[in-house]
Amino acid sequence: MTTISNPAPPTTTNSSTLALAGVSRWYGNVVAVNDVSMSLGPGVTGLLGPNGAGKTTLLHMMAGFLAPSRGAVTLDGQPTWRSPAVYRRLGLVSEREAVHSFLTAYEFVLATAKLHKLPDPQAAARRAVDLVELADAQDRRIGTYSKGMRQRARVAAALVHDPQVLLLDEPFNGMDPRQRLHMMELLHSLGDAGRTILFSSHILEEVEQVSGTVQVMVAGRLAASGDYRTIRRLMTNRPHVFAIRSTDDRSLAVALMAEPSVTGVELGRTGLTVRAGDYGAFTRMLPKVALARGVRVHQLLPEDESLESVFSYLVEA
Ligand SMILES: Nc1ncnc2c1ncn2[C@@H]1O[C@H](COP(=O)(O)OP(=O)(O)OP(=O)(O)O)[C@@H](O)[C@H]1O
Repeated sequence: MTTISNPAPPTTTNSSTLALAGVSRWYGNVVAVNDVSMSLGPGVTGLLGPNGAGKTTLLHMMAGFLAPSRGAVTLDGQPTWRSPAVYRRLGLVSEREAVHSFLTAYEFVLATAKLHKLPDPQAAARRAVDLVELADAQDRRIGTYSKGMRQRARVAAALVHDPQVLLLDEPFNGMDPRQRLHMMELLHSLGDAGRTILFSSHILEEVEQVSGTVQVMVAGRLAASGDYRTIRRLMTNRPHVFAIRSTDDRSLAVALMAEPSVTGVELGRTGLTVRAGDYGAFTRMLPKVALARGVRVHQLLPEDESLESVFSYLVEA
């Protein structure tokens, strides 16, 4: 497993840490989650993995809806399973959850506020509806909402008791690009406000756009954890592709071909494309080789830094 320390969390007076220690969950013979340990603090984290990787099972254990078969999930040291005090500090927006279409968003969120036995459920419902920017539509029936608005109504219900931790299972599913953007902004603002936000996705560009910090699950196991660009960089045995521009591409190409860390060089009209097996060795070597040849490097860009390439590498591995 690849672990990279996360960037410093935003300063907050009331932040929470969700911790998993050796958590497994099986259904009969199916091992859905296998010995996962991680720690989540304030800010937005993406939980990435293909269908069936165990993301939903993991989120349900985090939220206290499902008991781990082994290991422990804790929120600030308290187990989430069978712990009403923890449920009050945690919200879950699950993937497939129908909402009564005859209710207005306000009524729906208010009902959840009452379930939580909040002292002023009306004020809490108004605040949550406001937070997801549904105030203008709050008195319309949910049946008349777009998919994105319905999803925001569900997020409002999950936020009505002002939880420190919000877990969302595939929150962008079925949304159009505008709705997606709106939801991404909402998650960012919740994370910036010091909440611990974890959202699952099987789509790489979604996670890439919302969060630089990822937990990658493959076949029930945590395959990588931390900043995705750093994860990518640490995978030294996979070829890295760089686009290079210099004062003399031809001369640099000849010099690079003699280097053991370089596995391929292409000379194009706009510069060089270089393949290297070891990111660190290559980036340390390049300036020395260029200097020895009297060549100045104008540009060095890693070409395959997308989460897609990280993910396919992990799945293949
Ligand atoms: N109630 C259950 N009974 C038996 N097997 C289950 C149950 N729930 C999940 N599984 C199995 O556990 C594994 C992980 O499923 P899970 O739904 O957690 O993955 P996921 O990453 O959320 O996938 P998806 O995005 O498709 O929902 C899968 O093999 C699934 O078939």
